[in-house]
Amino acid sequence: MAPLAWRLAQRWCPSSLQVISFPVLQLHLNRTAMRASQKDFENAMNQVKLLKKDPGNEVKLKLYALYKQATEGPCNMPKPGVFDLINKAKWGAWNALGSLPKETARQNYVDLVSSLSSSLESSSQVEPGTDRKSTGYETLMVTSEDGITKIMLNRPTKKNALNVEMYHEIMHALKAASKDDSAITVLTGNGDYYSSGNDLTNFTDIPPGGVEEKAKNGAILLREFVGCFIDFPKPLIAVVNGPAVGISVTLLGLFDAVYASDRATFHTPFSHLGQSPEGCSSYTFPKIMSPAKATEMLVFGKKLTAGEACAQGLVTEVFPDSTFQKEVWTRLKAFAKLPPNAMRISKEIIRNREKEKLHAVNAEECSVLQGRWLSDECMNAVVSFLSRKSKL
Ligand SMILES: CCCCCC/C=C/C(=O)SCCNC(=O)CCNC(=O)[C@H](O)C(C)(C)COP(=O)(O)OP(=O)(O)OC[C@H]1O[C@@H](n2cnc3c(N)ncnc32)[C@H](O)[C@@H]1OP(=O)(O)O
Repeated sequence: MAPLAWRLAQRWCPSSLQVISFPVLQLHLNRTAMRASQKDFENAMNQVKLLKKDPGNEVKLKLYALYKQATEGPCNMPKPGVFDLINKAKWGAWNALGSLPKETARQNYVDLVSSLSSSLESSSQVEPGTDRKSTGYETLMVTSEDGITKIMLNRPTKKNALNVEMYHEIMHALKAASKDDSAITVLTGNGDYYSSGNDLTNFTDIPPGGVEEKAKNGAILLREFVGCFIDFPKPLIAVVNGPAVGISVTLLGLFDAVYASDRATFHTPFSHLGQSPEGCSSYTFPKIMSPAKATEMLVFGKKLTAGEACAQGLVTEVFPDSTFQKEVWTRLKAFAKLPPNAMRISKEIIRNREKEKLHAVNAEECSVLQGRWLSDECMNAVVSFLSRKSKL
């Protein structure tokens, strides 16, 4: 857990804040502006996200001000009320920059980041490879704006099937989103599918320890992956843009809201695949939709339309596909303006009562699945799909 001061400061400041000592900051503020390009500015903002150390609230306030000045110009917010301490401090810092030109503020920001790299340790220096993960993903598109971090599954030609890299990248993106300054986090899919579930080619790469080792590693990965959803601290919303299969459906029981296009379908064909439910669905689905309805889905593999899934409580609301994106994002942007701490705390109250149970269910489901993956029923189903004999 980060120190309190750091967490407080993260609330005050955009993620693009950097660390530098106050005198150095003043020095840079007084400098004659050189011209930093927009690209330099964006690089500096990315560099800031790699910081591991708390730069102190005073410095971060100054940096917040520089960021706002660089992106919006002179302070344009009404002065907050006397009891709104945090916003008053932010307003004061920004307002103090007066009419400092945007370009100068941008340059100062960039200079500060480069000074920072010599004065403080950043995670890119500690963990090679983090940079790529923080700034670019192979299987995801991750963006953060308007208080929303959007994690988009990005293997549209494979119907956003989850390969091993994607499991790792989603965990990484969720951990980053839990610490960034967005208010809510959204998971969605690129292309016509939300996700076709587990990538069945995950079963083909057999390690030296054989299929037993493969199944054991798969169960460990799955448990950690689902655990990230159980523990995610902010409102987590699924924007289901098209058909959803397997684990991409079961996980929905761990989301705080699920918005679906009327093109979406919800399919958990575990018995067809010789497998068993995961994502805590053996617990969440019967609670959400009644045991009998959950059995139809999880045991008999009944595919639900979006309307049916909404009637059963798995989906919060369905929108016509033609207006889906517009309507949903308008709503999400409004949600993201709500006080983030209040939302976190309310989610915590709801989730904490269930957390221990959910982790226990997750562990049991993974252990059962580990056995299923070694069964003839499962192996035959996977071979059948991979040899193009079967599709759902
Ligand atoms: C660490 C391990 C954790 C495991 C957790 C347990 C999770 C379980 C599950 O999620 S079970 C669900 C598994 N998913 C499936 O069984 C779906 C299989 N796919 C299909 O049946 C079909 O592809 C389809 C109905 C989703 C879509 O059909 P269609 O519209 O005709 O498209 P294509 O079949 O041509 O698909 C295009 C392209 O994508 C590849 N692909 C799609 N889904 C998967 C997948 N799940 N795994 C691997 N590959 C997939 C498909 O093969 C095509 O590839 P190609 O263009 O031929 O190279």
